[in-house]
Amino acid sequence: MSDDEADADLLDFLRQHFNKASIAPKIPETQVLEGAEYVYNNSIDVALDYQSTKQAAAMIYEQMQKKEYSTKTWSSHELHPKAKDESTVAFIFTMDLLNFSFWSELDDEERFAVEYKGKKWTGYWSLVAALQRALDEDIPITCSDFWQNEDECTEEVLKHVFRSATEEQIPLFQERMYCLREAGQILYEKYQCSFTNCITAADGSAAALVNLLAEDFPCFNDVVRFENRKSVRLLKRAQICVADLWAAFEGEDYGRFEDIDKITMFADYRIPQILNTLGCLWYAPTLETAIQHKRIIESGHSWEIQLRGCSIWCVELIRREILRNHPDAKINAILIDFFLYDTMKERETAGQDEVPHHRTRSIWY
Ligand SMILES: Nc1nc2c(c(CN[C@H]3C=C[C@H](O)[C@@H]3O)cn2[C@@H]2O[C@H](COP(=O)(O)O)[C@@H](O)[C@H]2O)c(=O)[nH]1
Repeated sequence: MSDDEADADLLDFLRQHFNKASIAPKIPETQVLEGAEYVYNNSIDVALDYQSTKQAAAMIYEQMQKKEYSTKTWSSHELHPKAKDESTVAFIFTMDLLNFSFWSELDDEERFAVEYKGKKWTGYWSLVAALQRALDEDIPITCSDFWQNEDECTEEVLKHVFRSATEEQIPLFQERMYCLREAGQILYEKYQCSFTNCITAADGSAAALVNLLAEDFPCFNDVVRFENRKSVRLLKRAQICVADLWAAFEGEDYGRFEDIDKITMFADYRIPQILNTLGCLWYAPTLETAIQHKRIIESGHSWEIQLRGCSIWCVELIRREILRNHPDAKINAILIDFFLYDTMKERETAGQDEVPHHRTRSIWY
């Protein structure tokens, strides 16, 4: 074959190949893991310890097996909805619209708490309890039409929904009210007033649903600028919303996603805390001191982004280590994350939360 004929063959192949590429269906990606790896590779105040991460992976796998950790664990929590229907879809969307920033400067007796079913619930569980209590009182708190109706859904009604059993009110009340109003307006304008239509639009892709939440609902668009160099998508509440659907519906119906394993750990303030306790995450002395002294770290500060990005990357390494040793394990970053969160809460209840979590006040987590 002459050089010209070879060139013609190559051109023909490339033309065919690129044409195919241009019509190939776009596979949705969230870019969260890429962003987390970038932050990890450029962090100077937060580092991972590989030995502890490997040991943590072994402990986590062994404990998750022992506790038979699975999607079923989600519904087993006393306050989580059990019905496998649209009411649970609406509940999860409402919950994850507001699933942020419950930490308090006050001690357990004085911090914001919701009284429900004879118990005082704090933290994340205070939110779930407040929503369940409102539904018991026939307040349609999970209905987006209600959020938009400022005659019915008044500030007073919402203050009643989130009323506290202590002197302290729910943090960021105004921001939470705004999240509901804004999401109600967007659901009305684009999704015929129902979050189930967002799930349908994502067409079975977890990544597509995460991207849809981030692109259409500003309060889910958890994106940071790392050291003025790179925009990093962390998307904590968008991801946990998809993960809660997947867990609540045990991977079926409204929780069926072909690419659920693309969801990463949810970059909040609890998982960095437990990873630090396990020796996986290490802090520079100045950051260590700031956290130990419970100093506020501003939203968007490099320390905060390093804590969040390195935690996502650390859980990814734990996931890879578990699957390297147990290729058939039914485990992903979601279940590891859920396990770590629940473990942190158990340690806190047992008074073992010696290392404080970092304190950033924002609507992102
Ligand atoms: N990474 C991660 N963050 C999580 C959760 C959960 C609850 N998930 C439930 C569902 C299945 C699991 O089994 C859990 O039972 C809440 N959070 C976040 O923590 C913070 C609240 O902390 P505290 O104030 O101490 O309650 C706040 O940012 C909240 O958004 C999780 O699972 N993973």
